[in-house]
Amino acid sequence: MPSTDEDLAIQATDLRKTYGSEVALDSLSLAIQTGTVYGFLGPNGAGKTTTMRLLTGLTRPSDGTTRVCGVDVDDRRALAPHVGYLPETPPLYEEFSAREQLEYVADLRDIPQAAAHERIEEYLTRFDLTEDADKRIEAYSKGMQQKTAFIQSVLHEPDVLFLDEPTSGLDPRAARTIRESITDFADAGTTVFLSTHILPVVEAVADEVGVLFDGKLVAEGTPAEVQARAETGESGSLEDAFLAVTSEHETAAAPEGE
Ligand SMILES: Nc1ncnc2c1ncn2[C@@H]1O[C@H](COP(=O)(O)OP(=O)(O)OP(=O)(O)O)[C@@H](O)[C@H]1O
Repeated sequence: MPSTDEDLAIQATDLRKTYGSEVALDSLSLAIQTGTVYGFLGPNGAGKTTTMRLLTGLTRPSDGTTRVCGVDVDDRRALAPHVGYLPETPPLYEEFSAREQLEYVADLRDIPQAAAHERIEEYLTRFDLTEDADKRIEAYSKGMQQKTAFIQSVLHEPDVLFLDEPTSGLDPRAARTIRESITDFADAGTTVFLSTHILPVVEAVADEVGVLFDGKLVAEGTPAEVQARAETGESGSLEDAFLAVTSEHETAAAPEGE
């Protein structure tokens, strides 16, 4: 059956964001089906965080529109229950323990107490945090903070989950738990928009990939399609494709004589 707009979890049309004369994002359009894990790749400064902030309504675009689960992202109140966001620098109260932080967020999200308690304990166990759950977050390692932040972004069971470098600072075991969680969420119908530099993470979990370069989407498709598009002529990993696609554009963007 052909897909319709109603099947789209994320629909962005001609998004543009400028900061003064700097164009951070130019004519970005996305149509991401419900249940997709979308890997969003791009070198430093390409505009990935800007895109995530636009798609979650945290930053207003200079131009263009975004709907998430059919809701205009300008309507923050209507959007909130649908969306979970793990930003690059997650908001945590350092004087709280992980358990207090998660109870606080559950309360803000109006999750009934019994359900919140059950989910919090389940996630603390899954992420190996139970033993440290009553210590203050300021005493946590970066990885422990990242795990706490990940849990707080999914506690209300969002329909669409935005993850900015979710495995950054994590040891291999914790990174694997995050990867497995992403796959579990997608299997349950959650749409995951995953921005990362770590290509093996994308290769492991993404159904679709978008490559952003200098504020523009320069390649999009399944990981295999993006690899083929790069025409590296090698058996090519996604990393080869990423490097080929972005360097193609780097060459095109460079002034003559360089
Ligand atoms: N608040 C801001 N004010 C001015 N310029 C900004 C602002 N936020 C982002 N930019 C600029 O927009 C461009 C895109 O930045 P963005 O943080 O979205 O990139 P990114 O792909 O997330 O990078 P990284 O992988 O390094 O985190 C950069 O040139 C950046 O300097």
